[in-house]
Amino acid sequence: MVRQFIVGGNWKMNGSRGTVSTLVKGLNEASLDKNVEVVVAPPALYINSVVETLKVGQVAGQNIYSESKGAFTGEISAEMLKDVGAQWVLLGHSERRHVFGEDSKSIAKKVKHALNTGLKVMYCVGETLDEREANQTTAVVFEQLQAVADVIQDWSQVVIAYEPVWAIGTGKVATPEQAQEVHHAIRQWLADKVNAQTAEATRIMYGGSVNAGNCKEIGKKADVDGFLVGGASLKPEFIDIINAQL
Ligand SMILES: O=C(CO)COP(=O)(O)O
Repeated sequence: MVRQFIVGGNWKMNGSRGTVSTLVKGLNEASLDKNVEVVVAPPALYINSVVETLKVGQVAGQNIYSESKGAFTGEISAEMLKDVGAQWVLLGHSERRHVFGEDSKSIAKKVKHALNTGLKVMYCVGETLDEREANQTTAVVFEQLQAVADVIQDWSQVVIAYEPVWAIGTGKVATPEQAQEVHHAIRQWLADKVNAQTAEATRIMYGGSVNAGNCKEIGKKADVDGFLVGGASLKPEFIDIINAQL
């Protein structure tokens, strides 16, 4: 089975109307690898304008709440993302887990709600440095995956993003071997806990200090099916990362 390579740009809480329009223009005018699926995740306020102007990719929200509507001040729903034309949502990002205290159970509830609403999900998992040094990497990642497996059966609209927390925004990228080792373990976990077909078909992206210089080597690994890019997705080098397979 050939898994289509996917590159996501998580813009986090960055940008303005001006920089967002510059980023979209840069992508629209670039020569991009046609075999790569491109998804950008702008801050919620800019999703609408990116949906209307981006011609070369799809758009993701960076978060949702797990209810459709109601008295949840400050939140946005999966239904609202769909309504403005987003097709994806990022869930379980380490900044949501660690800065905003989201736990796997509440995130899993969001995953289920997003899928039921018809959004595709980039589900982020990853260990902290302390957890890695304590040899807890797979235990942590498997717990994060199990929370989702407890509430969904169909993984066909889910992409997993392995983002070691120690590599996010630090410039300390995982080696291709470190990424491959965890990606392979995730695929094996899918085979054991879900089924062989899901393990074969599910794309696993790597995220954490990906840039134009390191993406080629990481992208060559057998179980690396894409990248989720933070800082570098705000720069012209995002185009080189999309084109890493050429
Ligand atoms: O968090 C990330 C993508 O979701 C990765 O961020 P950086 O690429 O800035 O390390």
